[in-house]
Amino acid sequence: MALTRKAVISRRRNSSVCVSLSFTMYLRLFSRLISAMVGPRPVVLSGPSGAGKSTLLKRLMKEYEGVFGFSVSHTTRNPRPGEENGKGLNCLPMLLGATLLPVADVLSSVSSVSSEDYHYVTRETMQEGIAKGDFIENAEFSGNMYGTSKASVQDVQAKNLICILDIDMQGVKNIKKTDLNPIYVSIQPPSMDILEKRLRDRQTESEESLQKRLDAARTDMELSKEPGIFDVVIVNDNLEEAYGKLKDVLIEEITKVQEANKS
Ligand SMILES: Nc1ncnc2c1ncn2[C@@H]1O[C@H](COP(=O)(O)OP(=O)(O)OP(=O)(O)O)[C@@H](O)[C@H]1O
Ligand SMILES: Nc1nc2c(ncn2[C@@H]2O[C@H](COP(=O)(O)O)[C@@H](O)[C@H]2O)c(=O)[nH]1
Repeated sequence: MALTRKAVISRRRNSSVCVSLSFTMYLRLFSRLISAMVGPRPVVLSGPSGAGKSTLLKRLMKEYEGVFGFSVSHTTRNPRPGEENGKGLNCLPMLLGATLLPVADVLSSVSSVSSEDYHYVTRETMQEGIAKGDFIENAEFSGNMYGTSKASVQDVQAKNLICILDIDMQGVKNIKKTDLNPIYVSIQPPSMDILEKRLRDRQTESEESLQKRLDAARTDMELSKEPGIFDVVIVNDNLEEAYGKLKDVLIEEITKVQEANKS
């Protein structure tokens, strides 16, 4: 049966709607496929020791479970109370099991314990690994060696999570020479005085280590002002505000992972 003019136009419209709909769907599918293949961009979190990187990171990983993965570094420094080899936060039983610690001390230790423990190794082991090319970057910080192994980043990326690297300024410079393409975030303290107070209150450093960290912090604070090193510099004065800013910077990558997790 011959179609009326109206019916022909309506069919054409419908088919063009179908074409544009399916084109949008294909585009969406394609971009999902690409981002699943490429994976989310890693995040480099840097800044002086005591600026609040771990504090912010813990909140982020708690709020966005299944979105972030921490690149567990290697270090030659000794574990702090509660830190475990290559494991996350697991300090409470050990601290409570320790003898005669007043409750206040236990609580303050818990809040200061890092959730991002290391692989604790000797200098020899670390040097061997570096010589074998196992590390993406490594640095000497406050009298100890630190390094990001290729395996630690690959482990996280294999799970399609946002890989977080908590590294010092030397590490940042070395990562810039690689093809990792992370988002570079610097967490800065409001002032040297406040940084010193935070580090002292944390009770994790000897006087010697504290002074070394403060020296490194001065250089770090200066360098963070240089344009082009970091995508964003966040001053961690008010914790809520700093956390809000950090989330704003990462929300695009967070959404990507959440979308990928849904499909
Ligand atoms: N906005 C803030 N206001 C007050 N205290 C804070 C704030 N942010 C972090 N702190 C405290 O400062 C101390 C240092 O923070 P944190 O351990 O997170 O620093 P960091 O940058 O991870 O240090 P490091 O590089 O040595 O691991 C901690 O005791 C933490 O509770
Ligand atoms: N270049 C690297 N720096 C690292 C790495 N892991 C940690 N760090 C930085 O070291 C200091 C001190 O850490 P702490 O745990 O002893 O307080 C801090 O600034 C970290 O960002 C690493 O693999 N490479």
